[in-house]
Amino acid sequence: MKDVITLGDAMITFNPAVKGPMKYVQSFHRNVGGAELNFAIGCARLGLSTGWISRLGNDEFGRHILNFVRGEGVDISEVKLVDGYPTSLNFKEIMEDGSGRTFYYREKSPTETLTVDSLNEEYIRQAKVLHVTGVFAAVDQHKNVELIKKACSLAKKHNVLVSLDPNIRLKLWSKEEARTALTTILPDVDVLLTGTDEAELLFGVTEMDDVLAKCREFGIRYGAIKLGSDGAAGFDPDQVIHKGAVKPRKVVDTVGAGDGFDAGFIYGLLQNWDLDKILRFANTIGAMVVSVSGDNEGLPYLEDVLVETGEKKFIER
Ligand SMILES: Nc1ncnc2c1ncn2[C@@H]1O[C@H](COP(=O)(O)OP(=O)(O)O)[C@@H](O)[C@H]1O
Ligand SMILES: O=C(O)C(=O)C[C@H](O)[C@H](O)COP(=O)(O)O
Repeated sequence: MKDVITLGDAMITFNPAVKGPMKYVQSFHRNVGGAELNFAIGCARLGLSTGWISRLGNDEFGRHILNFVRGEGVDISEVKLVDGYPTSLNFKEIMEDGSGRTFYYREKSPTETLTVDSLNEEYIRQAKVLHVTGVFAAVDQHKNVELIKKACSLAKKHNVLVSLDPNIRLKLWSKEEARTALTTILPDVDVLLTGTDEAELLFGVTEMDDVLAKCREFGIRYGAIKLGSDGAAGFDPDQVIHKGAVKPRKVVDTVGAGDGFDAGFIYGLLQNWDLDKILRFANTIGAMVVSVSGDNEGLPYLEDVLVETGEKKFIER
């Protein structure tokens, strides 16, 4: 039995050794990234039993990612290394203020070999939450959208909660393509974890009350709008709450904060915490992630979050 499962593409992420425009960066550190994978690692570090469905290239980078993910304690029984498809790459640019851009090399993704028929219904049935994102949908907007829809329909059939982070990457598809595809997934979604721009793109509205009304139309019961340094606004069937951000030690690299927030939100939901506590926990994780360089390196262990929120004493090791 898994608490959480997710499906998506992973990449070798090349983090620049120095800040500034990428065309002047001469060396990079080889790390691992990918929105769904970051989320899975975030959940595993919090102590959730987590599984990841994917395909990687049968190459050195694919083996490295597989070993890394296994080392993080994520179940990889639904991950295969496939011949003829290179493992995807992502080069990052990080500016002095911590903001950044990504440059993808993910055409012919190994996940092209992941088909509707390869989905393991039993694997989905035994989970509590299926988390999907718009990144995987965009990687192959025809096949993967069908795949996500199938995974969501299996989840619904077995009362598995479906969570969606639209994670809209306009380098991978247009606004119109993203809206059309993700709108077909929304009716199966129970939890929506989105940014303001993404909510506007999906629903054509930005005010929290309007977003909420749209979510209710789609039967979405829980969710949050992530507001960067302003924290997040969350909702459940009874209420809407805005919770201010937690002050990060330093903003070093903002990539991955949303995935970390998502992991924290889902963790809190699975503990049956009230919305206020869930948002505080998820905001704390987001603030911890932005203070570390790398997409998932800053994702905290449960104990680290509890020290940060003051619920646990720091023990020097
Ligand atoms: N500069 C920041 N200061 C404090 N918290 C932050 C900051 N940036 C992000 N966060 C936290 O991380 C969450 C996700 O970040 P955000 O940038 O909104 O999402 P995304 O990475 O999906 O664009 C925010 O809701 C907030 O809790
Ligand atoms: O998978 C992709 O396409 C990526 O861009 C990898 C990034 O690590 C995450 O997508 C970060 O996403 P945020 O948490 O929203 O900053």
